[in-house]
Amino acid sequence: MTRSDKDTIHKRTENRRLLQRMKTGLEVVKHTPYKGVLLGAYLVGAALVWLFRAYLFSLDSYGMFSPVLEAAINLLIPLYAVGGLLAFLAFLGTPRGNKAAKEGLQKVGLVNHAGEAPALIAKRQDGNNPRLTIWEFDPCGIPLGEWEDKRARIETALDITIAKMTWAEGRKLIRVYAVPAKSDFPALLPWKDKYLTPESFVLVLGESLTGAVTVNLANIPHILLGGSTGSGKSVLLKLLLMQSLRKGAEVYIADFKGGVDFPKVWHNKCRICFTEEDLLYTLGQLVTVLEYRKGRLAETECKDLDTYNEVTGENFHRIVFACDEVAEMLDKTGRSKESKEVLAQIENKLATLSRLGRAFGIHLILATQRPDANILPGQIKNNLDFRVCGRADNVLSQIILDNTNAADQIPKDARGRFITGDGTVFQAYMLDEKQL
Ligand SMILES: Nc1ncnc2c1ncn2[C@@H]1O[C@H](COP(=O)(O)OP(=O)(O)OP(=O)(O)O)[C@@H](O)[C@H]1O
Repeated sequence: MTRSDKDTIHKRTENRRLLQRMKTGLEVVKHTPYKGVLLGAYLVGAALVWLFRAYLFSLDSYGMFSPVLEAAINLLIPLYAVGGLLAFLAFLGTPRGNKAAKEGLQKVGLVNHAGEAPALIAKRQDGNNPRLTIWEFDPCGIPLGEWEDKRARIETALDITIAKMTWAEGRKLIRVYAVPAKSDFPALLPWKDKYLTPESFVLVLGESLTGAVTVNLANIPHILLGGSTGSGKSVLLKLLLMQSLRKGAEVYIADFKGGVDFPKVWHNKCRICFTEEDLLYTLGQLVTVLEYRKGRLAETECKDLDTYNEVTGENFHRIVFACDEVAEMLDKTGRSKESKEVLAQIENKLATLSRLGRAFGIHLILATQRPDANILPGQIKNNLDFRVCGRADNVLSQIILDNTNAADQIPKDARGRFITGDGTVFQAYMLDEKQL
């Protein structure tokens, strides 16, 4: 069975379940124990009435009722049993807190033009991640964007912390994945080697409420990290570089602070550029490597580095270039004419690598804390597809994630807490450099 067959079957089953839920008001959820007790009591009661029906109708032994009335009374018990059972099933199917959820959402202003709040259709534990509860809503015409805008208010109304919100069932439902408001991220998640992924070239960043946050550089080649000072950018950058080294990549680093940011332990494993001239030379070499690989891939008709290595049996390593303060590095303010010329060339080479690096296994991981919109040229920034932002003001949040409010989700005192471009908040693993 192909994957698409499985997807189709899964979709059909989901559609059937949804249809059934909508028709009967039933919910495919774990029933709470008190509902089970009530159902049991009802069934026992109904069975007793049925067993003793002869006694109950002995009243008619004196022929007091007409045959029609007697038949009607005889029918009454099975009707009562079936009707009651249906009512019970409908009752079981209504998620607990349905009314409270609706009222809560109404109070925080998540309503459509008619003033209606979304209706909670189902609430269940996430099969893939038992920490999460999935709340399924009929959105009542309220678009997902509005839910995102009112995320904090929805959290207050439902007393939850939201991990993510998505459309489901072809935009018929909105699914809210959440944990109880009391639970939160751990303040510290020490890195362990067992977190290293076996897949080339998937790097792990940390843990969100829905699971590990990863990036596959084979698909999304470059990363932009942002965050104000002390937010944890450098630690996260080093975490990614450490994994790149472990996976056999060549790592190049620009560090103009004379090795303050990258102590000795890194010098043995990476090529560090301490000056602008050195950096320009190194980037020039990387562009030459890129051109060479381009020629080899064209000759062998391979679409990317992995295919080339597989087909030829060669082992072109992935190359990662990193800079912890790229905006500072490229800032031309107050520079001499010659220095500006060197920076322009550096910028130019970075732009080439960012544009063409993916297919040839050359990746950029750039970090910045500066909220200056124009420092990072658009032709570089636009190619840095995987964006991550830590604690930041609205300006930096806008620069990194193109969303002024995204970084508001990071508490001001959080360290190593980040949000990705798709709105996933995560706690980054804390790397101890001794683990390098
Ligand atoms: N993942 C993490 N988990 C917990 N604490 C962290 C994490 N990352 C960083 N920290 C804490 O935050 C401090 C600052 O981290 P880091 O130096 O990476 O910040 P930064 O954003 O690079 O700041 P700056 O730009 O000023 O160097 C670290 O010394 C550490 O105590």
